[in-house]
Amino acid sequence: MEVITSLEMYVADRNAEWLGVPRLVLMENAGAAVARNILKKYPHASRVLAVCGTGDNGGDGYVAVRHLHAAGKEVRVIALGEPREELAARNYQAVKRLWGVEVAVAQSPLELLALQDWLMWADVIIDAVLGTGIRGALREPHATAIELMNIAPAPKVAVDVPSGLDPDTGEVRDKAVKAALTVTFHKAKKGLLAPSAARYVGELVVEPIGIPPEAEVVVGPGDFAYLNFSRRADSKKGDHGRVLVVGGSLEYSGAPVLVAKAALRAGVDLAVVAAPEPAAYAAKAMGPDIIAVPLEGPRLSLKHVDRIASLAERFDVVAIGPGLGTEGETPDAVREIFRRLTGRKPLVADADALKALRGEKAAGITVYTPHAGEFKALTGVDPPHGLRERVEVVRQHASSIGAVILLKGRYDVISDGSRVKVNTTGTPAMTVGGTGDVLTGLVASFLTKTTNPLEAAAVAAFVNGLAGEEAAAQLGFHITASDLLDKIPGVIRKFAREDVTPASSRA
Ligand SMILES: NC(=O)C1=CN([C@@H]2O[C@H](COP(=O)(O)OP(=O)(O)OC[C@H]3O[C@@H](n4cnc5c(N)ncnc54)[C@H](OP(=O)(O)O)[C@@H]3O)[C@@H](O)[C@H]2O)[C@@H](O)CC1
Ligand SMILES: Nc1ncnc2c1ncn2[C@@H]1O[C@H](COP(=O)(O)OP(=O)(O)O)[C@@H](O)[C@H]1O
Ligand SMILES: [K+]
Repeated sequence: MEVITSLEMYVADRNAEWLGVPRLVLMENAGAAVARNILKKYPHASRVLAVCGTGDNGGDGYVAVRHLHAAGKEVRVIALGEPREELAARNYQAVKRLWGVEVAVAQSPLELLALQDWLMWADVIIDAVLGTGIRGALREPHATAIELMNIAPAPKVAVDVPSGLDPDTGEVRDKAVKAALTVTFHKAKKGLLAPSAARYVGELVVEPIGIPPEAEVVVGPGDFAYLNFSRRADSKKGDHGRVLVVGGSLEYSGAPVLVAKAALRAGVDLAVVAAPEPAAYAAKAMGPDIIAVPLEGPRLSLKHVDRIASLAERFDVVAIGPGLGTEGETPDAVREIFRRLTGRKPLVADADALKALRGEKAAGITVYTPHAGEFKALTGVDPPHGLRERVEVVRQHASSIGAVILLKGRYDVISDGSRVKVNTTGTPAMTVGGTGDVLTGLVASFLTKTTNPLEAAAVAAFVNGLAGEEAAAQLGFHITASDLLDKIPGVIRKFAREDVTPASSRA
């Protein structure tokens, strides 16, 4: 039986919506599935009581109430408070307007105790109190609600997860509903299959609710849940990331600057460019935000390796490649730097660095960002045109190299060797030079926001594509890579939670 974690479920749910499947439809399908299973398992039950929490789990409960009422059952509802989430609230309001359904609100243990006769009245009790959104120790009146449901003789039908059970581990921290039947959605939550959970789960039924398989592969708003953009009130410089960019040469000075500027715009505290002198001085001339460390000579060479390796110690992420060129000792220097850092320092390798890394094994947090040509140089394989085949090829090479590979193109394919994500944002306007450098800066920045490099790369591709779309909405096929930079903050803020947490929360 396929399993899913509550976080993966949250992501699939939000990304299904990104694909065009409204979350209200998912909730309707979920609640209807609960009703259908109750009618099937308890055909003679005529009195149904639903106990609904204030989240979407409660929302599913309200949908089930509507369907069972429509099927001629006598239905009552105990609401543990007014739902806050829009979807649950809409279904709560719909149920309250049904004069044939009695609704009582109980926000305290006392009010629940006054409703004990309702629990005794029921032939079946729907447990729609807590699902995958359970956090921490049980609060009231949820704890009492679980207690009273367990005391009542009627069989309990749990919505998605028996309330009180940890959906990912199956642990019961305080108490949980002992259900006769659990109707879970889309895929079994991992915790439901834990041996210790059996006495709470009862019979397990997995019901599809209309989430397309692409929702677990496409990159969308849900993936931002893997990144932390919040900041403590007492933050200090460097807390939110230091990125070192090793790039540039006599010919190319813009590429490393685009990487650094993108990283800053995405939300790191410091972005430093270590580049051969001509590129370093050009970088300094480009503006006050970029710090440039000049490396003697016209291009990266072996004599710079020690300096860069020690410089890298002071950074969280190193991005290497943009604008380096492939002349002279540069490839040897790239290989030497890579071997010293991979597995010890989160790395993004892009552009000319990739040509030097063919045959190298990666370790730890390492992300490669090739376009098709660089992928061939890196692996010797021309990426196939079909998306399915491309996914398989990227997954295989990511696995054999031991790195996350983000293969850029109309659809970006990202894999860490086991999981795969496909990014569908972007526009043909982005074939202009430098958009890959902006992407590298985004990957480097997001590696300071999560420990999951696959998700850092996936969200970077998503943001880069949307920034390109926004720039092209104004300038059409006349955008430059620099036009993406100013779009980055707005795109991120559309999807990321950027809270300021009180300093006292320093646990
Ligand atoms: N694909 C999908 O994801 C789909 C999901 N669907 C359904 O949504 C469910 C997830 O919904 P969800 O995220 O709103 O969380 P949910 O389980 O309702 O709990 C949140 C509420 O509980 C409360 N609360 C939390 N911890 C508590 C505690 N310890 N003690 C006491 N209270 C506690 C919390 O209160 P707060 O912390 O906000 O004060 C909040 O009000 C999922 O299980 C499935 O049934 C379907 O619609 C189909 C599509
Ligand atoms: N035809 C396209 N449609 C949509 N997005 C594209 C297209 N071509 C490139 N992109 C996007 O532009 C960015 C840079 O890709 P690419 O041009 O291949 O890299 P580079 O700039 O390194 O050559 C990536 O985010 C990619 O998704
Ligand atoms: K539940």
